[in-house]
Amino acid sequence: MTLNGGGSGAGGSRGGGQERERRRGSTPWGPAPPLHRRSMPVDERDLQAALTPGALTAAAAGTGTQGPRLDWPEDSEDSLSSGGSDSDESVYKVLLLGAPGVGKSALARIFGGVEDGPEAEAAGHTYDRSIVVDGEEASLMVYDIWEQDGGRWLPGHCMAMGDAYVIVYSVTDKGSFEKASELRVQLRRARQTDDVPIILVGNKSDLVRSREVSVDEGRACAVVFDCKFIETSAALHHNVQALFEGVVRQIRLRRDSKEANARRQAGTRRRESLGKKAKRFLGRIVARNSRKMAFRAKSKSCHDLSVL
Ligand SMILES: Nc1nc2c(ncn2[C@@H]2O[C@H](COP(=O)(O)OP(=O)(O)OP(=O)(O)O)[C@@H](O)[C@H]2O)c(=O)[nH]1
Repeated sequence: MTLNGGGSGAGGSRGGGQERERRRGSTPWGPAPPLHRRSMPVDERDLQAALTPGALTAAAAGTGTQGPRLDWPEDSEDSLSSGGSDSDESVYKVLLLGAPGVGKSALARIFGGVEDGPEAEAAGHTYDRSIVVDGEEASLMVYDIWEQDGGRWLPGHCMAMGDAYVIVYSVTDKGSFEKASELRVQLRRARQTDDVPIILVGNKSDLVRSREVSVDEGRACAVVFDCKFIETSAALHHNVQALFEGVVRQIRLRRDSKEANARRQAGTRRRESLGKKAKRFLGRIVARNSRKMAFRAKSKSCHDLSVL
């Protein structure tokens, strides 16, 4: 659970006290800000609460479980533009999935601002934090509960409760990369009708010499499985901020396009002439024919977490 001193693969040793002393990498997010985590460790009540529609929204609205907003560090463009106090009150639930030892907890803890040590042990598996992205505040609840506590958390529950999913593999472990594809398939089955954002994360990019999965393989996988892609190093805190900001952007983009579609459909239903209907039909045929082009465009954009 702690950041190792390098050289360990995805299945690397997990969380001894000595390793904690050897935590590597700088902490460019600055000193850990005051945390406002929800009740931890996670227990059955937390999961039930998460599965109850609106429960987390209520929490965000000030039932005492959510603390003050945390900004990104000084040098972050977004924290500088953090004038936005017109915040969205909803809390986005983000699930971390992936094979054991790939660095899910390490990423979650960086997000939560939890330092290694006794605090990390006590922190449990959920982290909530408000961040300012593109001048607008967003509250995220990050769940690091996948196959935790002896598999007590049923995969079905995990797959049902997220507003976004971060599927992590280790670039030093091909097996974890294959597992990530499996998880993507499972997720697609579980959320067939939902357009939930999924971000494929190749973690441990600092372990250059023991790399087993190339950037191109990661990107190709993301294109095939229709998700976004980023490589991170929890050890170096590299791209972790970009990852969680990207999660927020992906959620917002879908929310906005859903709203725009609903508005368009409402307007279209009222006014659509026969001619327009025909045009729409032809448009669909053209779209089908240009799948190849779309595939190419996607492979260009899958690493850009600020576009759909
Ligand atoms: N070098 C390096 N080590 C990392 C990185 N991220 C995590 N680790 C190490 O990998 C090991 C596993 O990390 P965890 O965060 O516990 O992985 P996990 O996916 O939460 O594992 P489970 O709790 O078993 O599911 C620990 O020794 C971490 O220190 C990274 O980016 N680079």
